[in-house]
Amino acid sequence: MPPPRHIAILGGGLTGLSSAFHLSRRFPNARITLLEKQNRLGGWVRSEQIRLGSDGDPNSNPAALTVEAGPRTLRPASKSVLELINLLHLQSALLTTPRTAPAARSRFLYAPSLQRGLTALPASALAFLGSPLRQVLLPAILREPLRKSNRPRQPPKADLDEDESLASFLGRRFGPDVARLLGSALCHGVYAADARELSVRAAFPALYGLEDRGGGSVVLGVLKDMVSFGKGKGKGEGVDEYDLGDVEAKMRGVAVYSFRGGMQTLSDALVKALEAWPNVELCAGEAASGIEMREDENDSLVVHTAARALEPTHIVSALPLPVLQSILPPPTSHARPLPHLTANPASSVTVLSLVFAVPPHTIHPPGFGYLVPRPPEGYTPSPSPPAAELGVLGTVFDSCALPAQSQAEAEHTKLTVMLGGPFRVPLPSDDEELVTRVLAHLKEALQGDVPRPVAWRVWRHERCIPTLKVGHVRRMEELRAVLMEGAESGEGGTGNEKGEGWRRGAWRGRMEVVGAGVGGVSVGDCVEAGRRLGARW
Ligand SMILES: C=Cc1c2[nH]c(c1C)Cc1[nH]c(c(CCC(=O)O)c1C)Cc1[nH]c(c(C)c1CCC(=O)O)Cc1[nH]c(c(C)c1C=C)C2
Repeated sequence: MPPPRHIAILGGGLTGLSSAFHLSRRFPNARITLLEKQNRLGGWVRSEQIRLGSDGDPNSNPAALTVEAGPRTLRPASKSVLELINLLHLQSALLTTPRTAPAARSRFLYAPSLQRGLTALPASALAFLGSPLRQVLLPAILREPLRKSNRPRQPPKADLDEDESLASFLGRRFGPDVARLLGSALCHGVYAADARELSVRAAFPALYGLEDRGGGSVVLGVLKDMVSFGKGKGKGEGVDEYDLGDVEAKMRGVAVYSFRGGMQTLSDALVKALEAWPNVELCAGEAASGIEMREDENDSLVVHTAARALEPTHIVSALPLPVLQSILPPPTSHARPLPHLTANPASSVTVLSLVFAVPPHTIHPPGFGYLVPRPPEGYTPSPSPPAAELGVLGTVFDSCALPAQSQAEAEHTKLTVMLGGPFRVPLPSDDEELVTRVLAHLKEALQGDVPRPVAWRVWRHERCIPTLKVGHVRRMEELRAVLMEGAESGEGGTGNEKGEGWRRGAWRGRMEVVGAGVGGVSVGDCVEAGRRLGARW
């Protein structure tokens, strides 16, 4: 396949920006056009400054606190992000939290069915013995290795293909209580989704792999990994070399990190670097409205926007999959339809950041925050417990997560309550009312009075995190197979089984589909996806 002369990147979130960055390094002679519907680039990564002190008092000193609409911290395990930090020279902007900090060690559940207030997730054997979770966890962990290997085997072509939901996986190995209490809480904290829908293979591949390594037992898999600690390969290692400079050394002993100015520092730095490259055109506020494949001898690709028609040699879609589906050539075209683009739903999350004019220890215990498991009665609204009524998924103790960035941050408490996902409880559209109801929830969860916040910010994110449903890995393999048909020979085939207009091999690997809905929803997954693009171009 001749190297790309012009690449159109659809979508200007983190995956699109990472794609543009890495492709422009890999193909320095190619023209790159990135199209983004919104007027700003960076997608769900969004940091905002809340100004305090502008309350009419002329002597008060306006101070800013950073709040995050989307992801707020990163873990050093993702080498592709460390590499970006090195290549974009962001070392001096790093804010790090050590593994010994409470945010890294103390986590809580809010499970009123277990006990009132918060339940600490035990961080040591001693804490485990005194924990109310012991009754659920101890027998489950002791019995698990004794259970026969019981992964459901599927025929090779079956839709589920040895996949199952996270709830089914945990239920099968550890019993239903662990699946509900811990599985659903984990699922809320990462995907804001129902653990009974989410694919364990796609969403928690490490967990899925433990069962394989333990010969059918997850606990034995963990023990085996502990024994061979250091001999295994880290994420992405051995596949590629990462240009890490001094960043890896800076991350020793670090649990989580972010940047001065928040997570948006990363996407802003990507934008700045891309703007400086003459071969890259960043078009915020210009959406791709259609993809066409011409019926000429090259099956030429055309990307339409409201203003123009681009004729790229290659396309990268970093759009949500249903959006890509809506702009693909019609089924009457000779471009083979792409399968499975609408298979996954996506969760909507309301994010409420609150700022209190008191130090954190007066409001909450030190720690990461708490997650709310699925209530025993399910997600349907009920008069009690209060969390279920409001659909709270969890709360992050932001003041503990990272070192304070300013005097104002040190003197205030920042926390973020996340609501929605599978609860689907109608929330008040009035922000004041939402805050009042969330304060009532916090009072109950934290078992203490919570003062009125001095500032807050609400984001209502519609369909922001895709739910990778059971069978996702196989479906994505099938999608990739259709896109790659004919790529080896460089020629399109003829005909198709069903007699529609499309031809096999028309795409010939000239379009790649990436993003949170394909290969993983974390910042690291999105950056890595952009990094791996174009390997076969
Ligand atoms: C907008 C809300 C989000 C919820 N999950 C995500 C977002 C953006 C995405 C996400 N959250 C986590 C991961 C795993 C990251 C990893 O490195 O493996 C992903 C992909 C873990 C996580 N969950 C919460 C925090 C603060 C973190 C650390 C990473 C981050 O800052 O996003 C808290 C949390 N997130 C959500 C809920 C409901 C919740 C509750 C306390 C949904």
